[in-house]
Amino acid sequence: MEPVNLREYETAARDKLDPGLYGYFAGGAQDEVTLGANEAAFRRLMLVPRVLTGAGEPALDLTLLGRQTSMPVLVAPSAFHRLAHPEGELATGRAAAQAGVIMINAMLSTVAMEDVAATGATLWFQLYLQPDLGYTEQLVRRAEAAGCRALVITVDSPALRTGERARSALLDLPPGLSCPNLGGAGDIRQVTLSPEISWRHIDWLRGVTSLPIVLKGILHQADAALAVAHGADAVIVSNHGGRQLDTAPATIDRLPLIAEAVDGRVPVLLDGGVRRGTDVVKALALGATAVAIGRPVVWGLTTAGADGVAHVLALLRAELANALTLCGLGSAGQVPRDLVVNDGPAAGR
Ligand SMILES: Cc1cc2nc3c(=O)[nH]c(=O)nc-3n(C[C@H](O)[C@H](O)[C@H](O)COP(=O)(O)O)c2cc1C
Ligand SMILES: CCCCC(=O)C(=O)O
Repeated sequence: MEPVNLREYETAARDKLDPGLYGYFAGGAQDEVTLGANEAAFRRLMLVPRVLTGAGEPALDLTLLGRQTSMPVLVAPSAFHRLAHPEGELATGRAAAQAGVIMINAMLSTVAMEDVAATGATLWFQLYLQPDLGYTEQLVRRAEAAGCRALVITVDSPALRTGERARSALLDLPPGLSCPNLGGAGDIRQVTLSPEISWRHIDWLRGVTSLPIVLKGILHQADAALAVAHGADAVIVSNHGGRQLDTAPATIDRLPLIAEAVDGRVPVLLDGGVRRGTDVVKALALGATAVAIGRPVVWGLTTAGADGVAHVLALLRAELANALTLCGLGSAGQVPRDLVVNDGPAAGR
């Protein structure tokens, strides 16, 4: 039977995937404290609806970094889509194009960014800044030439999580799969996650490209302010889906402080644990301009390729529209802060 919500897509994908592969996609770092916290924190927040507002059908579309998107939900960057489905990122791109949402294409995409761009989806390109600046600049030029509309710099990865027995341990790609965005053989070992990367590199990047720069992986309000000071055009509040520093806090819990520090100067995005339309509404109320979803896209892709991803996006869209209406709201762009109270069953009262 066709899944009717994002959680059912995870179940369908789990039934279909080799367990090791499912573990890689689903897993988090170490004890998975952060992984669990992302979803738990949304569950703790409750929505207080307003009544008799006569709001009408809610408007969901918005403009983000100069591009139209049909709803405040983006496809978060995730690696290796061809491990989930033979068409990989091509299928994801087709679904994003169909849904009219922005897809953040991963540096570790198993389809070249030019081919993903050819699906017609609005693409942002995610990259890990490489200590070899010449190489990094080449990649930036390639993203510009491919028509990517923004660069998403992942800043939560000065090293990879430790392998241990964590489910999320990085996989070697099977023969026939590679990461063509890397150039050369497209081997994941070509990527360096370096603790030397600093704000100086962001300044350097600001000087070499006119594309909007988005910093992904911000959790501290002081870093959000630094991001704006260093010329970032948006930030993404993210803990990498609980896959990097375990015991990093839930993203939705960090959002209010970060939104306050940014003070409307640039859009604040959030990812981690968004599984329901009500989660999107909570993020919007607490200061996000939009959210991104990671694993649910992979589950849709695994289950039914482009149709599965398109259905995941359509389900979330319908849930978001319904949640806004039930809250008495007529626009995703105007969600008041007092809609959310921290009163949930897990609040310990
Ligand atoms: C399998 C997988 C691979 C990922 N690969 C990347 C990546 O290559 N670059 C990156 O910046 N984030 C990566 N992420 C993190 C996502 O962009 C995003 O932050 C996270 O998945 C959001 O949480 P969610 O899965 O709960 O929606 C990955 C996440 C998963 C689950
Ligand atoms: C080098 C990073 C690997 C992809 C990734 O970000 C993840 O698995 O979470």
